[in-house]
Amino acid sequence: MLFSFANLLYLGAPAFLWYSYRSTLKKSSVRVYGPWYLPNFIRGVIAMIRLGQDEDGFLLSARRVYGPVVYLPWPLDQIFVLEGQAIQNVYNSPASTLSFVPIRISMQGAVFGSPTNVIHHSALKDRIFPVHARGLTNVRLDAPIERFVQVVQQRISDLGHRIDHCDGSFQMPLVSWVTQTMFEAATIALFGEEFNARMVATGSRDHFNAFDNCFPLLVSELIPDFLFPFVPPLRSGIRGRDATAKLLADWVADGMPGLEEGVIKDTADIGLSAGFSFTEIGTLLNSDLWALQANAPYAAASFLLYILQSPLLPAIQKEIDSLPRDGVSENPLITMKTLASMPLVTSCMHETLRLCTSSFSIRIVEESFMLSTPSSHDQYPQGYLIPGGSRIICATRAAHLTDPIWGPEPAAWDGERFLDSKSDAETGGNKLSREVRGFGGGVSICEGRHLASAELKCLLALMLSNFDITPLFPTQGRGPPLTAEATKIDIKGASKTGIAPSRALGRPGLGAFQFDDSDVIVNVARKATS
Ligand code: HEM
Repeated sequence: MLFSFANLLYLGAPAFLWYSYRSTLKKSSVRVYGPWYLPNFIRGVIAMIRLGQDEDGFLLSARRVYGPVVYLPWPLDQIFVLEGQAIQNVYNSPASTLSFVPIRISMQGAVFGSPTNVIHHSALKDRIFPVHARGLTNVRLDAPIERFVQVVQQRISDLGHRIDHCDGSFQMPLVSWVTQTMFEAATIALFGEEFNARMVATGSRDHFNAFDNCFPLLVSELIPDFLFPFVPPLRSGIRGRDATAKLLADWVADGMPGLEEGVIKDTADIGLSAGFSFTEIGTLLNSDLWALQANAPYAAASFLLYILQSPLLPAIQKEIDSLPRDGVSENPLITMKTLASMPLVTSCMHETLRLCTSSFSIRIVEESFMLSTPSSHDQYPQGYLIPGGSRIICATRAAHLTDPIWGPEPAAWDGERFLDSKSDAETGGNKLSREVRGFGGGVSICEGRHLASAELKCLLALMLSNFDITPLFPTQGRGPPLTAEATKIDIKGASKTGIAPSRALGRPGLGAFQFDDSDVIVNVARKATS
């Protein structure tokens, strides 16, 4: 025999190595954003500006031009993952490959102002984080939801009286009413009546808003601390943050009056037992307050507006009417259990989260790995070698709008999309809902997702049980002059285009869309009894 097996190995090995090298090169070719003839840092600056100015335009064009994965050079210096299955693969990766805890810890310091001794204390990672995650699971939410329901019922009763004083119907800005009601009800749900009363008395909602407005700048970590006093939004934002943290610190020092139990008390108690000062605990609780209030009130307003303008409204009303009554007020009985029994409402909520959120889940790449992108179009590789030391961002918004599973009209709101009966047997509504990642995913998934979902459904059920609400027209906010385009929403089966407040710009990847003070005026009347 001319060629022995060993000869074959000798000749085959270099060919194999060359082939592997070529294919690795091909697979690792995460393309760099921007025109090839520009230096990387200019491409990075262009990406950063586009992302800040027009998040959707940027993400959709990046997905179209570069495929499922693209590298945005310094100053962002991040690899963006833009497709659902690849994002899920990131979420499924072990912490030894992709880590998140160091990011959470550093954000607690850089964004919420917790001092070094707190963020490096083992109590934060080993006790507070786990207690936090447990404290917001479904089984721990009965008491907070009961408090939430009481506040919403009170606000609904106040609104009913105003309607009665106005001859049976009344016009009001819906977003402002919803966000105000949600803010108050959720603060009382987690922090109790007394802390909410202190917030109201000190005008702390304004402090919260100032902090929330500077949040995108703070979280980007692009501006060094010593420049904060010279950048107006950062200056007032930090002042607002510190004022809220002080209010929290004083309340903890007074023994947390009005709060008997729950995740906030547990967090503060661990802080006290670890020897943190009241001020330090105030910085920790401020991150809870921010997470509680920065998303859910706005998502609730979008949720309500989509449903009010959808042809599904009568079916949704029927689902709500079939909830057991609470016996006292004739309102539906709202508990974690009854809220779980509304499949159409749940489907509408997933659809609202698909269209009205953008989340950036961040990971540090601890060691190089192959990110598989199996559902990628033929023109792109089926996997990318992601180098150790880099940072990955899962941009869920791009996947929510471009993945083929959403069909030919991905931007249209279809409230029935996640009903099992409506989806094909293979996907099933529930399975499809896992493709909605408005709460992020994997180790960094939103811990408040069960609470947030319950809040949204609760507000909807109580509003629709008491009022007939008709959206009339959008109003101008702080942003550029309102265009018809900015306030249009596409709703499946609706006879006309829906209206919505215009989305606030400059909050990429921060969760639920906010509205730049723009609103929608609605007519509210007491529910006609049949
Ligand atoms: C519709 C409302 C909400 C939306 C859209 C939302 C969205 C998000 C997103 C996108 C993240 C980051 C996920 C990631 O990095 O993968 C997050 C984290 C978090 N959210 Fe929410 N959220 C909502 C409501 C709430 C509420 C009511 C709470 C209650 C306190 C809450 C508590 C948290 C916490 C504690 C984290 C940090 C988890 C971590 O860092 O590991 N969220 N949320």
